Amino acid sequence: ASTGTVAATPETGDVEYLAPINIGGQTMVMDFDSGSSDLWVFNTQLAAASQTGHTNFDPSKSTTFKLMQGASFSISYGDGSGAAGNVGTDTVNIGGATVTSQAIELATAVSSSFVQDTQSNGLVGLAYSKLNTVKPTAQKTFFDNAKSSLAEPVFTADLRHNAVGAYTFGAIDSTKFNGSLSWAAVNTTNGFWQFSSTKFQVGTGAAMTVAGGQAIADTGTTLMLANAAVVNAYYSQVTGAVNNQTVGGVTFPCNAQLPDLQVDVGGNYMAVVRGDDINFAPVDNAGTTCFGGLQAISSDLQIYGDIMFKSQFVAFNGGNNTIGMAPH
Ligand SMILES: Cc1ccc(-c2noc([C@H]3C[C@@H](O)CN3)n2)cc1F
Repeated sequence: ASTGTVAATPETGDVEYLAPINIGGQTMVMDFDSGSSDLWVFNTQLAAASQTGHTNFDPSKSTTFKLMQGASFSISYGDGSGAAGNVGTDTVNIGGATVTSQAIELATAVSSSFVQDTQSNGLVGLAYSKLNTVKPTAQKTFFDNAKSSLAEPVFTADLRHNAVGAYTFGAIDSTKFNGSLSWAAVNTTNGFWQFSSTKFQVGTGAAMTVAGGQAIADTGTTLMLANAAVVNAYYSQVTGAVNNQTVGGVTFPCNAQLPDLQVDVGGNYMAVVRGDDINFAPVDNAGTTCFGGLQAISSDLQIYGDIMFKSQFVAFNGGNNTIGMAPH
């Protein structure tokens, strides 16, 4: 039974968290995404202009790579970016946890935002395999393939503000969080790490309820996207907060005092998201106006991204479909 741990390094401004994987002997620094289920890479099939600045997987240099005849993929992400191409299999090793025949999706086209993001050379999807986009036959995620050989059928995300954290497969390192994990049931219907989240509290204020609230834990989303009523209640407590259509969300003075936000996870645990982490980044050169890490989403499904992960250590249990959290 194996385990694997890799460093999770934030891009500047905590925009995304990158970690190295080994594919057929080649190291690729990747964006780990618990909100999607495709493992795709920049590679030598891409147009030269798209390859520029990236590490490009070269299937011809891997003695274990096999093309998957007739298979293709096409994926689009929440922000409208995407990638498409063909598929093969190869050995993937992430920090010591190894899968010998992992579907590797080789992009032949990627959207401009991926080309510009030269720190990332692809994505490792860690949601449920039902979301995998390979046709004609959906492929399993690395975690799904690795699960049975891991010491425990879990992976964890220990993401930090402007500091190196870790992704671990097969073990839960209890030195990385305070107290004990609180576990919640995962609703796997949509293929996400989805749980009930209906109760909220802004600072020491009154508790509020969003009937039927659900949320997903999504390491690939930078911010925290919650119900508009919650977001409005939160920023009503922040002097100078305005909904700034020009920049596309709520901004506030960078020296604002930001309250903590508590959100419930599965009905029994109130996860505290630190107010400091809700100050995401300045929008002006003078650094006087800052963009909120908490923003509204109109869909019923809230997306708890990296802003939450910076306050909460998260364990994803694929054995019993539960999600565990504890402050760190
Ligand atoms: C340039 C770029 C664009 C998007 C993403 C991206 N990765 O994960 C996600 C979220 C949204 C949902 O689709 C699944 N998880 N978004 C990464 C990028 F590097």
